[in-house]
Amino acid sequence: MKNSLIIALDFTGKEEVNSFLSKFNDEQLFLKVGMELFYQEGPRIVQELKEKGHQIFLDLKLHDIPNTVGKAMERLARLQIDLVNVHAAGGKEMMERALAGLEAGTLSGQKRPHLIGVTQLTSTSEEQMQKEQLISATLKESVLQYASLTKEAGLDGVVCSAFESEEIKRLLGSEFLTVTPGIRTAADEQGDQKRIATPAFAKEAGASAIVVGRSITNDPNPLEKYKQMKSQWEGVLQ
Ligand SMILES: O=c1ccn([C@@H]2O[C@H](COP(=O)(O)O)[C@@H](O)[C@H]2O)c(=O)[nH]1
Repeated sequence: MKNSLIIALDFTGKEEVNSFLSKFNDEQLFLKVGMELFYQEGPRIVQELKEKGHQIFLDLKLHDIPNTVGKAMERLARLQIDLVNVHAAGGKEMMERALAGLEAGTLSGQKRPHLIGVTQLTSTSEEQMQKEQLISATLKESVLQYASLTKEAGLDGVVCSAFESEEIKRLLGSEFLTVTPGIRTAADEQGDQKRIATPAFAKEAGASAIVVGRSITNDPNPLEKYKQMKSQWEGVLQ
Protein backbone atom coordinates (compact mmCIF):
# COMPACT_ATOMS: atom_id res chain seq x y z
CA MET A 1 0.00 0.00 0.00
CA LYS A 2 2.78 2.42 0.91
CA ASN A 3 4.49 4.28 -1.97
CA SER A 4 1.77 3.31 -4.43
CA LEU A 5 0.58 5.31 -7.40
CA ILE A 6 -3.13 4.52 -7.53
CA ILE A 7 -4.86 5.02 -10.89
CA ALA A 8 -8.46 6.30 -10.63
CA LEU A 9 -10.59 4.29 -13.07
CA ASP A 10 -13.20 7.00 -13.54
CA PHE A 11 -14.85 5.35 -16.54
CA THR A 12 -18.50 4.76 -17.43
CA GLY A 13 -18.21 1.00 -17.79
CA LYS A 14 -16.26 -2.21 -18.14
CA GLU A 15 -15.52 -1.84 -21.87
CA GLU A 16 -13.74 1.46 -21.31
CA VAL A 17 -11.81 -0.05 -18.37
CA ASN A 18 -10.68 -3.05 -20.41
CA SER A 19 -9.61 -0.91 -23.33
CA PHE A 20 -7.61 1.34 -20.95
CA LEU A 21 -5.96 -1.59 -19.14
CA SER A 22 -5.05 -3.34 -22.40
CA LYS A 23 -2.42 -0.62 -22.89
CA PHE A 24 -0.59 -1.68 -19.70
CA ASN A 25 0.75 -5.05 -20.95
CA ASP A 26 -0.46 -7.13 -17.98
CA GLU A 27 1.31 -4.85 -15.48
CA GLN A 28 -0.11 -5.34 -11.97
CA LEU A 29 -1.52 -2.01 -10.86
CA PHE A 30 -3.14 -0.36 -7.85
CA LEU A 31 -6.54 0.73 -9.19
CA LYS A 32 -9.24 2.93 -7.72
CA VAL A 33 -12.85 2.01 -8.38
CA GLY A 34 -15.07 4.98 -7.61
CA MET A 35 -18.78 5.68 -7.59
CA GLU A 36 -19.18 6.10 -11.36
CA LEU A 37 -17.80 2.66 -12.23
CA PHE A 38 -19.16 0.83 -9.18
CA TYR A 39 -22.71 2.13 -9.66
CA GLN A 40 -22.61 1.06 -13.32
CA GLU A 41 -20.97 -2.36 -12.97
CA GLY A 42 -21.58 -3.36 -9.34
CA PRO A 43 -19.30 -5.54 -7.16
CA ARG A 44 -18.45 -7.82 -10.11
CA ILE A 45 -16.03 -5.25 -11.54
CA VAL A 46 -14.01 -5.40 -8.31
CA GLN A 47 -13.88 -9.21 -8.47
CA GLU A 48 -12.76 -9.12 -12.12
CA LEU A 49 -9.96 -6.65 -11.44
CA LYS A 50 -8.82 -8.64 -8.40
CA GLU A 51 -8.76 -11.83 -10.48
CA LYS A 52 -6.36 -10.07 -12.87
CA GLY A 53 -4.02 -9.47 -9.91
CA HIS A 54 -4.61 -5.75 -9.36
CA GLN A 55 -4.90 -4.15 -5.92
CA ILE A 56 -8.12 -2.23 -5.35
CA PHE A 57 -9.00 1.01 -3.57
CA LEU A 58 -12.81 1.08 -3.39
CA ASP A 59 -13.51 4.80 -3.14
CA LEU A 60 -17.18 4.96 -2.16
CA LYS A 61 -16.72 7.53 0.65
CA LEU A 62 -19.43 6.16 2.90
CA HIS A 63 -21.26 8.79 5.00
CA ASP A 64 -24.44 7.79 6.84
CA ILE A 65 -25.60 6.86 10.35
CA PRO A 66 -23.22 4.52 12.24
CA ASN A 67 -25.45 1.43 11.97
CA THR A 68 -25.87 1.76 8.18
CA VAL A 69 -22.18 2.37 7.54
CA GLY A 70 -21.14 -0.51 9.81
CA LYS A 71 -23.44 -2.95 8.01
CA ALA A 72 -22.40 -1.69 4.58
CA MET A 73 -18.71 -2.12 5.45
CA GLU A 74 -19.36 -5.69 6.52
CA ARG A 75 -20.66 -6.36 2.98
CA LEU A 76 -17.79 -4.51 1.30
CA ALA A 77 -15.20 -6.51 3.25
CA ARG A 78 -16.42 -9.61 1.36
CA LEU A 79 -15.03 -8.11 -1.85
CA GLN A 80 -11.50 -8.55 -0.48
CA ILE A 81 -10.50 -5.05 -1.45
CA ASP A 82 -7.22 -3.55 -0.26
CA LEU A 83 -8.37 -0.05 0.73
CA VAL A 84 -11.76 1.56 1.40
CA ASN A 85 -12.96 4.86 2.85
CA VAL A 86 -15.59 6.85 4.71
CA HIS A 87 -16.14 10.59 5.17
CA ALA A 88 -14.60 11.66 8.49
CA ALA A 89 -17.41 14.25 8.70
CA GLY A 90 -19.70 11.32 9.57
CA GLY A 91 -18.14 11.40 13.04
CA LYS A 92 -16.11 9.23 15.37
CA GLU A 93 -18.89 6.79 16.19
CA MET A 94 -19.62 6.25 12.51
CA MET A 95 -15.93 5.59 11.80
CA GLU A 96 -15.67 3.16 14.74
CA ARG A 97 -18.68 1.24 13.45
CA ALA A 98 -17.21 1.24 9.93
CA LEU A 99 -14.04 -0.35 11.28
CA ALA A 100 -15.97 -2.90 13.35
CA GLY A 101 -18.08 -3.79 10.30
CA LEU A 102 -14.99 -4.23 8.16
CA GLU A 103 -13.40 -6.47 10.78
CA ALA A 104 -16.58 -8.54 11.13
CA GLY A 105 -16.84 -8.98 7.36
CA THR A 106 -13.23 -9.99 6.75
CA LEU A 107 -13.03 -13.74 6.20
CA SER A 108 -10.68 -15.70 8.43
CA GLY A 109 -7.24 -15.99 6.94
CA GLN A 110 -7.78 -12.79 4.90
CA LYS A 111 -6.25 -9.41 5.68
CA ARG A 112 -8.62 -6.67 6.77
CA PRO A 113 -8.71 -3.91 4.11
CA HIS A 114 -7.12 -0.62 5.15
CA LEU A 115 -9.75 1.92 6.16
CA ILE A 116 -9.18 5.66 5.73
CA GLY A 117 -11.24 8.81 6.36
CA VAL A 118 -11.76 11.60 3.82
CA THR A 119 -10.89 14.93 5.47
CA GLN A 120 -11.64 17.91 3.21
CA LEU A 121 -12.02 16.99 -0.46
CA THR A 122 -9.17 18.18 -2.68
CA SER A 123 -11.82 19.97 -4.76
CA THR A 124 -12.56 22.25 -1.78
CA SER A 125 -10.75 25.56 -1.27
CA GLU A 126 -10.40 27.30 2.08
CA GLU A 127 -12.77 30.06 0.94
CA GLN A 128 -15.45 27.56 -0.12
CA MET A 129 -15.10 25.58 3.10
CA GLN A 130 -15.48 28.66 5.28
CA LYS A 131 -18.47 30.03 3.31
CA GLU A 132 -20.34 26.84 2.52
CA GLN A 133 -19.58 24.68 5.56
CA LEU A 134 -19.53 27.63 8.01
CA ILE A 135 -16.16 26.48 9.34
CA SER A 136 -14.17 29.44 10.63
CA ALA A 137 -10.90 27.51 11.05
CA THR A 138 -8.27 27.40 8.30
CA LEU A 139 -8.48 24.54 5.84
CA LYS A 140 -5.36 22.97 7.31
CA GLU A 141 -6.84 23.12 10.84
CA SER A 142 -10.02 21.48 9.61
CA VAL A 143 -8.06 18.70 7.87
CA LEU A 144 -5.93 18.14 10.99
CA GLN A 145 -9.04 17.97 13.18
CA TYR A 146 -10.61 15.35 10.89
CA ALA A 147 -7.31 13.44 10.76
CA SER A 148 -7.04 13.37 14.58
CA LEU A 149 -10.65 12.18 14.86
CA THR A 150 -9.96 9.49 12.28
CA LYS A 151 -6.96 8.26 14.25
CA GLU A 152 -8.93 8.29 17.53
CA ALA A 153 -11.56 6.10 15.84
CA GLY A 154 -8.81 3.58 15.07
CA LEU A 155 -8.66 3.99 11.29
CA ASP A 156 -5.44 3.52 9.31
CA GLY A 157 -5.16 6.97 7.78
CA VAL A 158 -6.80 9.70 5.73
CA VAL A 159 -7.43 11.11 2.29
CA CYS A 160 -6.05 14.66 2.19
CA SER A 161 -4.15 16.87 -0.22
CA ALA A 162 -0.36 16.73 -0.45
CA PHE A 163 -0.26 20.12 1.30
CA GLU A 164 -1.45 18.65 4.61
CA SER A 165 0.45 15.36 4.49
CA GLU A 166 3.65 16.46 6.24
CA GLU A 167 1.81 18.04 9.19
CA ILE A 168 -0.45 14.99 9.60
CA LYS A 169 2.54 12.64 9.70
CA ARG A 170 4.31 14.91 12.20
CA LEU A 171 1.26 15.02 14.50
CA LEU A 172 -0.11 11.50 14.11
CA GLY A 173 2.96 9.44 13.25
CA SER A 174 4.67 8.23 10.11
CA GLU A 175 2.66 4.97 10.05
CA PHE A 176 -0.64 6.87 9.74
CA LEU A 177 -1.49 6.74 6.03
CA THR A 178 -1.92 9.88 3.93
CA VAL A 179 -3.47 9.10 0.54
CA THR A 180 -3.35 12.18 -1.68
CA PRO A 181 -5.48 12.81 -4.79
CA GLY A 182 -5.36 16.10 -6.73
CA ILE A 183 -2.08 15.12 -8.38
CA ARG A 184 -1.02 16.84 -11.59
CA THR A 185 2.14 17.44 -13.60
CA ALA A 186 2.88 21.07 -14.48
CA ALA A 187 1.45 20.53 -17.98
CA ASP A 188 -1.90 19.06 -16.86
CA GLU A 189 -5.26 20.77 -16.60
CA GLN A 190 -6.42 21.50 -13.05
CA GLY A 191 -10.09 20.74 -13.77
CA ASP A 192 -12.32 20.87 -10.69
CA GLN A 193 -9.47 20.24 -8.23
CA LYS A 194 -8.43 23.13 -5.95
CA ARG A 195 -5.48 21.76 -3.96
CA ILE A 196 -3.23 20.23 -6.62
CA ALA A 197 0.38 19.11 -6.32
CA THR A 198 2.95 17.28 -8.43
CA PRO A 199 4.02 13.70 -7.66
CA ALA A 200 7.43 15.04 -6.56
CA PHE A 201 5.82 17.50 -4.12
CA ALA A 202 3.66 14.71 -2.65
CA LYS A 203 6.76 12.56 -2.18
CA GLU A 204 8.58 15.42 -0.49
CA ALA A 205 5.56 15.89 1.81
CA GLY A 206 5.78 12.23 2.88
CA ALA A 207 2.50 11.11 1.28
CA SER A 208 1.90 7.36 1.62
CA ALA A 209 0.24 7.05 -1.79
CA ILE A 210 -0.92 9.30 -4.62
CA VAL A 211 -4.14 8.98 -6.60
CA VAL A 212 -4.03 9.99 -10.26
CA GLY A 213 -7.03 10.02 -12.56
CA ARG A 214 -7.45 12.27 -15.58
CA SER A 215 -3.74 13.12 -15.97
CA ILE A 216 -3.26 9.49 -16.97
CA THR A 217 -6.69 8.39 -18.24
CA ASN A 218 -7.11 11.39 -20.59
CA ASP A 219 -3.58 11.20 -21.94
CA PRO A 220 -3.17 9.96 -25.53
CA ASN A 221 -0.46 7.60 -24.26
CA PRO A 222 -1.58 6.54 -20.75
CA LEU A 223 1.22 4.01 -20.22
CA GLU A 224 3.93 6.58 -20.95
CA LYS A 225 2.19 9.14 -18.71
CA TYR A 226 1.87 6.55 -15.94
CA LYS A 227 5.59 5.74 -16.17
CA GLN A 228 6.52 9.42 -16.20
CA MET A 229 4.41 10.22 -13.10
CA LYS A 230 5.54 7.04 -11.34
CA SER A 231 9.19 7.87 -11.81
CA GLN A 232 8.58 11.42 -10.53
CA TRP A 233 6.75 9.92 -7.55
CA GLU A 234 9.53 7.42 -6.91
CA GLY A 235 12.10 10.19 -7.09
CA VAL A 236 13.66 9.28 -10.41
CA LEU A 237 14.17 12.44 -12.47
CA GLN A 238 12.84 12.38 -16.05
O1 LIG B 1 -10.49 14.50 -1.73
C1 LIG B 1 -10.61 13.71 -2.70
C2 LIG B 1 -11.06 12.41 -2.57
C3 LIG B 1 -11.13 11.61 -3.67
N1 LIG B 1 -10.80 12.06 -4.89
C4 LIG B 1 -10.89 11.12 -6.04
O2 LIG B 1 -9.61 10.98 -6.66
C5 LIG B 1 -9.73 11.00 -8.08
C6 LIG B 1 -8.94 12.15 -8.63
O3 LIG B 1 -9.13 12.24 -10.02
P1 LIG B 1 -8.36 13.29 -10.93
O4 LIG B 1 -8.92 13.03 -12.29
O5 LIG B 1 -6.89 12.97 -10.82
O6 LIG B 1 -8.67 14.66 -10.43
C7 LIG B 1 -11.22 11.05 -8.40
O7 LIG B 1 -11.65 9.75 -8.66
C8 LIG B 1 -11.86 11.56 -7.12
O8 LIG B 1 -13.13 10.99 -6.90
C9 LIG B 1 -10.36 13.34 -5.03
O9 LIG B 1 -10.05 13.80 -6.15
N2 LIG B 1 -10.27 14.12 -3.93
